[in-house]
Order: sequence, then C-alpha cells, then structure tokens
Amino acid sequence: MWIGCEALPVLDSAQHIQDVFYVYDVTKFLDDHPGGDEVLLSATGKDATDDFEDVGHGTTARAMMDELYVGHIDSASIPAKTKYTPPKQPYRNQDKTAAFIIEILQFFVPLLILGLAIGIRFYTKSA
Ligand code: HEM
Repeated sequence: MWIGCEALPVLDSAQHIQDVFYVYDVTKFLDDHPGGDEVLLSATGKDATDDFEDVGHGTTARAMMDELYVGHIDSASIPAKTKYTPPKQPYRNQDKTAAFIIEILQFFVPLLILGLAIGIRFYTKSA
C-alpha cells in the first residue's frame, strides 16, 4: 500500500523542474499511527498532502516519514481523474406497467387464496 505526501518541485536529471510526489509505504505503520489506521487508509493511493498538513503533524511525524519513504513519482505521470459515470439502471425510466402489475398481483393473489380457502371451507361444511 502506498501513500503520497508532499508534492515538491525537484530537479530531474535534465535539470528541469518537475513536480514529484514522495511515496510512502505505510503498511507496517498502520497499527502504530497515533491518528489510527482508518485515516491513513483513507489517504492511500492518492495525493495525501492536504490530509497530512491539515492535521498539523509535528517534527516527530516528519522524521518518521524518512523511514517510510520508498521513492517518488512524477506527478505528470499520474492519470487524470476520471469522471464517475454510474451504471445504467435497467429498471429506471422504463415502462413501469410490469412492476405495477406485479405489485397488484402480490397484493391480490394472497387475498384470492384466502377467499378460496374460506369458500371451500364454507361449502364443504354446509354439504
Ligand atoms: C506517512 C505519513 C504519516 C506519518 C508518519 C504520521 C505520523 C503521525 C504522528 C507521529 C502523529 C502524532 C502527532 C505528531 O507527532 O504530529 C500523528 C498524528 C495524527 N495523524 Fe498522522 N501520520 C501520517 C499520515 C497521516 C495522514 C495522511 C493523516 C490523515 C488522513 C493523518 C492523521 C493523523 C491524525 C488525525 C493525528 C492526530 C491524532 C491525535 O492527536 O489524536 N496522519 N501522525
């Protein structure tokens, strides 16, 4: 599992400034994180800079990050955010007649069976 913290500009081999994300593997740190594992897990797989800074981590936290550092990635190589398009709802916007008929049947069929049972009981009794 990976966590991205602190996007900082650095010089690449061609001496061009590029933005990089420092990548931290927090797998072994999950149980020991003073803020709990849930917040860490919710910040994984993305740029966690804001999440990290918003908490106001102190020098202890920053020192720990050196041990968890595994490398860096060029922020330009991160795929752009894709827009979420919900899957098509098969029954939405469709003709609702079938659903309506089923609902009516669900209501009346038990009543019909009950009526039949009472009717049979009534006639067999009188005969
Ligand atoms: C590799 C990354 C991280 C390290 C090494 C780290 C380390 C620490 C440390 C040492 C503390 C104790 C306070 C301090 O010394 O500042 C702390 C507290 C905390 N951390 Fe992190 N943290 C990391 C990432 C995150 C992220 C991404 C979040 C939020 C999504 C987060 C949320 C918190 C919270 C809420 C606390 C406060 C706990 C409290 O005082 O009750 N941390 N963290």
